[in-house]
Amino acid sequence: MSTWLTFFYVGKNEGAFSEDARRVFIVNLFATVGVLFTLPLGLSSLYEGEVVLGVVLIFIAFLYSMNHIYLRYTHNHSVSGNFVIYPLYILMVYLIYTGGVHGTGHVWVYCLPAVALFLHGLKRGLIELGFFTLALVIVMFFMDSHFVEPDYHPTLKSRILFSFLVVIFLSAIYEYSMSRSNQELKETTAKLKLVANTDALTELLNRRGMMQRLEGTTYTSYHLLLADVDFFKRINDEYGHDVGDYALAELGKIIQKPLPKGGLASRWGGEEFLVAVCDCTELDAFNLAESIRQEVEEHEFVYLDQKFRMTLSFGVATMNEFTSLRETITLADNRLYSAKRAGRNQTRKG
Ligand SMILES: Nc1nc2c(ncn2[C@@H]2O[C@H](COP(=O)(O)OP(=O)(O)OP(=O)(O)O)[C@@H](O)[C@H]2O)c(=O)[nH]1
Repeated sequence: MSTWLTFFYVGKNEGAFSEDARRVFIVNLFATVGVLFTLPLGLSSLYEGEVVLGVVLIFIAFLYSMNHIYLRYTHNHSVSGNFVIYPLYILMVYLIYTGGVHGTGHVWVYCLPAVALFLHGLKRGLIELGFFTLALVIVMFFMDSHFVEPDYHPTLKSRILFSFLVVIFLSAIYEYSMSRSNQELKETTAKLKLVANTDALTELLNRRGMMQRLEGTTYTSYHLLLADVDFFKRINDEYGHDVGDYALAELGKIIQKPLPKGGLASRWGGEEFLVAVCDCTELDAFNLAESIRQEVEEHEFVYLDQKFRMTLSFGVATMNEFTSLRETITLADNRLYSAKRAGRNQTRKG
């Protein structure tokens, strides 16, 4: 990442495409642009003898610089956003009232809607802009602001007000369409993640989903139950592939049903299922495998006019601080195949 990007992400670049990182980036960008404008304008105001305006602008530049430091240490973009927008509202009212440098203060007011709507969203942003517009009307029409000076044409005030309202309207439409498309993007991403991690036939986690969950778990100890359907090829050969598919989907439901809280079930491969349970002893895990095995053994599978039975073999292994995930899977696999060799329809543990 280039240096200037790192500066705006304030080190929060690990998830550069996350909403948080994007907000940190933009708040920091607003603050930096703020410094780049207020500091030179403040210095030039001081130079031209506009002491109060100069001090105000330099103070805001200082505030925005501090904001960058605050953001760098906390990454709290919402508090930081307030530090950007509220001084900006006050500065704008001040500029409208005093006229700023040579009476040009009002030209800066048009940057407010975009910043307010981005930082505080459509609803809160519009409410705040409503209050600001009210302040604008009071300052321009009911106070002795610089607009009383004869240099201004009387229509200027109403033109400023209407053009400001138009900018609010256009910025609100833009913000609305942006937030809609962001929302849709988030929903689509969530759906895609779900599809990528789910087995379409059984609706259990697929291998990738299971690995992600196991690798991301905070538990240091859990038990793996690896199950394989006995002689599944015969089901396909005898009743056809559709019946085989139905049987796998049914098995998924039977396996999922008795899982304790926090338990995970996945379709690990063709006719293999991997279950993970935690917060229990190895004996509990063994008993769970046995109860699923018996449930399957007693279950009659019915598909149209076909009726048949199936059995499962299980290998159970425990993952703890001495074994890695991969080693535990291999261990469960070895035990599963020793259950197969011993005659199938049984559970093996260590
Ligand atoms: N219908 C269906 N069959 C599948 C699916 N995935 C794998 N299979 C079948 O599962 C069968 C697995 O056969 P094998 O590995 O020989 O094992 P088995 O017949 O179950 O015998 P053992 O495991 O030794 O007890 C193969 O016939 C695969 O075609 C699937 O998604 N649907």
